[in-house]
Amino acid sequence: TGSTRPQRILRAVQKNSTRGSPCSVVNAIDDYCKHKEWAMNVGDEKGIIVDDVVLELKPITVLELGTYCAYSTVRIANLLPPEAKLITLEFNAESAAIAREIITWAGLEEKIQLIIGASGDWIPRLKEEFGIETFDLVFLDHWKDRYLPDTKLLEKCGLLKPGAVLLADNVICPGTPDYLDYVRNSPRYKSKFYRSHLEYTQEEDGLEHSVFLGLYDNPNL
Ligand SMILES: Cc1cc(-c2n[nH]c(CCNC(=O)c3cc(-c4ccc(F)cc4)cc(O)c3O)n2)ccn1
Ligand SMILES: [Mg+2]
Repeated sequence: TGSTRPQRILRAVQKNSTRGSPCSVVNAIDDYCKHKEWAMNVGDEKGIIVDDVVLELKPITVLELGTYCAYSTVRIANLLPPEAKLITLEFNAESAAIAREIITWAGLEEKIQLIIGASGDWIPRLKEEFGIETFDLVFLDHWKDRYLPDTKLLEKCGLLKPGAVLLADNVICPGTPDYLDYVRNSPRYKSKFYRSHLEYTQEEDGLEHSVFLGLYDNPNL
């Protein structure tokens, strides 16, 4: 039985990056996925936009939905202030195992909490089980049909405070039309689109940056 794509990515990281250097881990994954085999990391082009959002916002609590091989997990955690924490949810246990190895190799295990499971099951438990008040930044990069229901769930669970940022990958490809419609037309969000390309390709894609303004239209939520 051959190796899996995540296993090949881990091998490329261990071969072509320096332990404890998040930048070299990110570069090793990008090189592998550009020249050897495509993988669903946010990638270098959209990654620069993610970097800018993180550096501007300086979030203390970050939620990432969709870890995969921890490319964006490492990229974001590396830019966080010292006391900041990042919680990342991965559905697939095999990917999660590889992600955990890459997070450790990068030396970021203190900043990152990796949870294996479904967003819909875990979002309602985050306050209770991880002592989270609210998230300053949510990076949506999981199943594309879960972006909208999980955003509504985050609102319902009181996990967003005014000023919190939702940064959503793949809003064009594969696409999240119902989510885009919601954040662009709801009075609860100030939304803007960052045009880019699907990782390692010329296909159109982009990130949607949405600032939560509060539930003032429905205070009893
Ligand atoms: C329900 C739940 C789910 C999760 C969860 N864990 N891991 C993920 C990964 C999801 N990501 C993607 O599917 C994805 C796909 C493409 C793509 C694929 C094929 C193409 F042809 C073109 C583009 C590109 C991307 O950039 C992506 O991010 N979800 C975690 C928790 N709870
Ligand atoms: Mg993505």
